[in-house]
Amino acid sequence: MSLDSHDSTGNGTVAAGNIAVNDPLRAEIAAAVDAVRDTTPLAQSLTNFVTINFVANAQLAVGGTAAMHYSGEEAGALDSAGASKATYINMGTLLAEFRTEYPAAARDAVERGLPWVLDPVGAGAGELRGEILRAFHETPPTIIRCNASEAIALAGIWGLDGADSKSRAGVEAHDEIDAAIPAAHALARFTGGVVSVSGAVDLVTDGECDFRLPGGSVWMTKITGAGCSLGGVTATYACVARPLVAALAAALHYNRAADSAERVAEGPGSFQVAFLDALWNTTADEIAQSPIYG
Ligand SMILES: Nc1ncnc2c1ncn2[C@@H]1O[C@H](COP(=O)(O)OP(=O)(O)O)[C@@H](O)[C@H]1O
Ligand SMILES: Cc1ncsc1CCOP(=O)(O)O
Ligand SMILES: [Mg+2]
Repeated sequence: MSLDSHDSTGNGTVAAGNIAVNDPLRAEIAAAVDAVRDTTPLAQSLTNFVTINFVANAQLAVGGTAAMHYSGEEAGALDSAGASKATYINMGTLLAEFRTEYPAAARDAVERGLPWVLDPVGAGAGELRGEILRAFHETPPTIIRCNASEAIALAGIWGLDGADSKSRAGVEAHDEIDAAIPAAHALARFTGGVVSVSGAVDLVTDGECDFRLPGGSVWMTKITGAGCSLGGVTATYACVARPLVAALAAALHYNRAADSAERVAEGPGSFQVAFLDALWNTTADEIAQSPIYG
């Protein structure tokens, strides 16, 4: 079912060429998809109360394992036991104690050399959110998974280039990915990691190379947690692949699953169910042979 009669959204732009069918990056992406399904890795999550269940279900549906909590101490225990191979931190719903717990979880990951993924939901809104995001400047994430508004706001909070006065705080994207490119580059260069900016066309960048990923479904904007769960699944992939490959595999897996779900959905409820099924059923080859404009 199409949403066209209800909604109009930006399309983003796709430049440059689709990378070759036999590009080694595609083989790495397929290997990451297989590795998650073969090894069921655990990425621990400190994520918001609205979408915590959907994040866990999406991690399971791609083949990973889920464990949710809100404790720096628990993060250290899971890391030191070797149980969790990556950490996901999502800023959606904050409590006062997260002021110390979230930076502690990030610090533990960095000190142990484990990847961590940040979803700076609502960056730019509120003192507590700003304080915690500023603290992450000392222990930067391996991958930032965000929408365009959040990329621009986070660059501003960290005093990097690319901050833009057009940015508006909130949990939904208002800026197209093109407006967020300077911020995404600045964030990737500062962290030495990867930035994955979602939208109608997704952008994944390591600060040097940009990859644009078209496709997916506008129904993704009509269920809560599409972005949050993409962050969790990005962490799942970070358990088995280098950051660039993890971010690409997760975003492409999402786009192909959303394409499939849209073909059978009759509304947001059936779309969400079909999307989880499609995460499970989409093949490694379908994901790795997606359009990747780089
Ligand atoms: N207009 C759209 N068309 C197709 N896919 C979209 C669209 N908007 C977002 N998505 C997809 O939805 C997922 C979540 O992205 P987004 O909605 O930007 O995150 P957030 O909920 O954090 O703002 C991503 O997989 C993205 O590709
Ligand atoms: C609605 C809402 N409010 C606080 S967190 C949250 C979920 C945001 O989820 P997403 O960014 O994935 O749409
Ligand atoms: Mg979001």
